[in-house]
Amino acid sequence: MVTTRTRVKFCGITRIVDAQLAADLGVDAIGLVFYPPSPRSVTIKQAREIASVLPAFVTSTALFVNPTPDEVDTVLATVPIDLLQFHGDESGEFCRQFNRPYIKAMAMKPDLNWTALNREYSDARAFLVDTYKPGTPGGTGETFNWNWLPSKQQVDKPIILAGGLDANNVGKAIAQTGVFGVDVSGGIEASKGVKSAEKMQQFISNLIV
Ligand SMILES: O=C(O)c1ccccc1NCC(=O)[C@H](O)[C@H](O)COP(=O)(O)O
Repeated sequence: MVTTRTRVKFCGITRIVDAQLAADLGVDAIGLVFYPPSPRSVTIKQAREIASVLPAFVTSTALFVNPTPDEVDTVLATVPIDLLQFHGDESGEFCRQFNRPYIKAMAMKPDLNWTALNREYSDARAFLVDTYKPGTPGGTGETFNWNWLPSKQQVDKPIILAGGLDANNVGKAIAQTGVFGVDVSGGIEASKGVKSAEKMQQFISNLIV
């Protein structure tokens, strides 16, 4: 039997030291938030410094919420980015114009039309499913009902589970849902925008229950 390891992304990294520890812990991807209203938002200079210390095989992800094409192009021209993450109402056409691999975040509701979403984002490398909270596009720190996740028949691309994960619930989340990957931000923080070394380590230790 082949067992696959659950992929892990630590999102909202704002410090080099946190990126280095994430890489040392074997995290697959880190997220750099380019959304100024967020306390986790980074400047281009910060992002370049953080992304530059990542070793091979750790994916640097640039996260946007309804950006202009110029904003994305500027980041791509100046920061070593492997993957784009669109966390707003961006269309498939918008997401694919940059000719970079991208993932699309979905604010989870029980009645999403996955047939239409598969069609719209046919070339997305994964769907990241996150908690729906009006006025807060991400980083809510709240879970949603994992029974709402689409089945493999509904979506045949990887699903990355986000929203309110932490060391206490990640093992259960993986065991219950069998998702391809998990994404965490607030659950590994000491304070908004500052990761906790202890919480990051504990999160990784608790991936398997
Ligand atoms: O983290 C933010 O502040 C943020 C703001 C706006 C859009 C997205 C944002 N984060 C996206 C992520 O990928 C988070 O990891 C995901 O929403 C889960 O966050 P959390 O519930 O805090 O683990």
